[in-house]
Amino acid sequence: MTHSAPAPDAPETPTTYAGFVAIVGKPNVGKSTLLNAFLGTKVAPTSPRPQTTRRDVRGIYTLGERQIIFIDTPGVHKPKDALGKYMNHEVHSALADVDAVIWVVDLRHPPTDEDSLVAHQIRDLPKPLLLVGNKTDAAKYPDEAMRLYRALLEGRREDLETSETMLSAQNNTNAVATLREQVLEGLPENPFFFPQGSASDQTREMWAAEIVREEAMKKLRDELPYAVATRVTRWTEREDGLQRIEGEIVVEKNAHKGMVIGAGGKQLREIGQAARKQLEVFLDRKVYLGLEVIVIPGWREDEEALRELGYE
Ligand SMILES: Nc1nc2c(ncn2[C@@H]2O[C@H](COP(=O)(O)OP(=O)(O)OP(=O)(O)O)[C@@H](O)[C@H]2O)c(=O)[nH]1
Repeated sequence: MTHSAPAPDAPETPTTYAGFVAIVGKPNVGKSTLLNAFLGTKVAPTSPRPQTTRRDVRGIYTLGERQIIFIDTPGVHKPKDALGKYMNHEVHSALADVDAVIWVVDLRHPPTDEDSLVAHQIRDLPKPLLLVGNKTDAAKYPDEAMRLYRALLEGRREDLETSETMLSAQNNTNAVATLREQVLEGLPENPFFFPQGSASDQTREMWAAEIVREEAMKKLRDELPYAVATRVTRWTEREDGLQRIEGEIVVEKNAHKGMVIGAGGKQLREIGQAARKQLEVFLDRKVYLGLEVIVIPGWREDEEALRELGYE
């Protein structure tokens, strides 16, 4: 038997560290804002409306030998329909496989039942847990609120790693960077899961459709934002760089169609313009965005339609 010694000048493979970190919390606390702040770019939709995030979005941050895959989850809430159930399931499955959990709470208000629901899901997980008190910029009694949120974790085993911080995901770049640093330090030894340059695991079509949905959710009133889905059906690139994107806004009822389009098409035009502006900023290219409103009756309760719209 012969032994071949490694060539003396073979380059040493550096040790890498990588892991998955779930960002959880009830709707509207600022999870997607925090994810975008961690990455310094926009991968997840945000809006003043609760339940903007519907599927798990992965945001990838790589620095030197370390890679974090953040999983932004839909807000945990009491589900009203099949879409709601799907959203809660997304949270549950995200938690099963992660290396650490970031729990975001809104310090402007004391905890509600929905926060207790989240706390209940994560309290006994044998993984490092970071409690992030968000929106300090707008909170009147941040310390008191933080104490109440902390109390929801009472009973968590002492030997499990738990830490906390208060910040504003929207305005506090330094605090966000410090938190990211802390997550980087805690990563387990692993090969990278994604190529170094990638920021997200979404296709560009999914990403653009989410931006259209974000703008639609901001503009529409009452229950309508929740009855809307979006998808990109065609994306072509012209030789001069113009991105031609065609998409659909899907509603549940004929009556909703007119409400999305608005008088003389005004509302649809505004949604399209706002989405196009965002797309142009993030793509750094000129964008043509064509939107059509279509009806898929009762899509939120229709498993097949949900799958077709990418909620699977
Ligand atoms: N004042 C203030 N507002 C914030 C801060 N972070 C987020 N927000 C706002 O809170 C709202 C909700 O933010 P999102 O990031 O969409 O919240 P989310 O938790 O991902 O929401 P869901 O998708 O419903 O789960 C938006 O209007 C944000 O601009 C903050 O630090 N300060």
